[in-house]
Amino acid sequence: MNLEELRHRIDEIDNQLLEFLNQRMRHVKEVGALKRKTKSKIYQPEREKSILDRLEKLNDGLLNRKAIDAIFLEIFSVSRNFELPEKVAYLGPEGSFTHQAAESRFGSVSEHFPLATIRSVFEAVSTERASFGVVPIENNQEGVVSETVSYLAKFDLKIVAEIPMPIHFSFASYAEKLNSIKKIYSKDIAFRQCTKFIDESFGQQKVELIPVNSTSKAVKIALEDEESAAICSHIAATESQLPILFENIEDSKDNYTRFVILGKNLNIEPSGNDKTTLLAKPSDSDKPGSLASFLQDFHDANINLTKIESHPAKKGRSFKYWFFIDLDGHYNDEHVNRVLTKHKKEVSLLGSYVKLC
Ligand SMILES: C=C(O[C@@H]1C=C(C(=O)O)C=C[C@H]1O)C(=O)O
Repeated sequence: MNLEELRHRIDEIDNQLLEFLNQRMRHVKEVGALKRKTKSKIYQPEREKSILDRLEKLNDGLLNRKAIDAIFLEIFSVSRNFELPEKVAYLGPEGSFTHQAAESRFGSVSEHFPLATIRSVFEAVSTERASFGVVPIENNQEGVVSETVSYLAKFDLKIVAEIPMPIHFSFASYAEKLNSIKKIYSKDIAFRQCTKFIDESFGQQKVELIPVNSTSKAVKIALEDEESAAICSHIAATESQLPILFENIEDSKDNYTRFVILGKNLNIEPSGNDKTTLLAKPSDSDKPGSLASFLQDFHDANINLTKIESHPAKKGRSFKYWFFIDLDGHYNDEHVNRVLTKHKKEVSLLGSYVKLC
């Protein structure tokens, strides 16, 4: 086939796709109407995950899982916006990794808005200014984001989903040659995580590393000055049209941040592969063995605890600690429910959601 014939075929397929997508949206609208009647929630990540898993199994063409996810997550996002326009608050600024995480899950049709602090994202969801909020909860190189854990303890919000995201840094600049770059702007943490690239590219050359509050700010400065560059997220550089000279310049390819989606409701159905997050305040925590006996109940019920971290309770002058716990399973699973019910005075359930990492 020549180019014209191939493009003709593609056009015909696109016409069919459009018709199918419109058909899908008509059903989605009906689902939306049913949900309004039964007051059930619009975003059902466990249903979306099961669609993606089914399509991956069914697939025998060129698309891989990543491509299927990219296309269908966008379709789900358009669908949800047909049911009810979605507003998503995220820890900004625009172009931050949290922004990238939010868009990766909610698609580009949802309305995303940046907020300056983790606390304000919690407030936006609590006051229903946003239907969902996205905040970072831990980085596998730097540990837990303790501010997020503190607000999970304070606000009555739930974790409805998690987004594990590899953190890649891009090197972006208008400079035509590396040796014309005199200044590099970024966050300290990004400089720390890209030392190999900086040493190898600028070892011989005098270049100033200037820390700023966010990698998006770094991009703004680099846009104004051709002798400077920014180390930033891919989304920050592309949204500002600052040319990316190098991608994935981080030292460790295993640098992951886990983000969580906050919502008001707990009612996420079990998917068969779930994680539950809890804050535990074992009573008599000063007595020897009280934590051990609390944990023993999970062991006896054959529940796998995948994380336990102590976290200051921040109550009065005491040095009391709470425990931030992740476990395999859903709160509706019989064996999990039994232990949680036994300890219901000591445990706040922060959510059960599809396990992705
Ligand atoms: C249409 C629905 O609502 C949302 C959209 C989905 C979709 O587009 O397939 C799937 C789950 C929900 O997040 C549904 O619940 O079936």
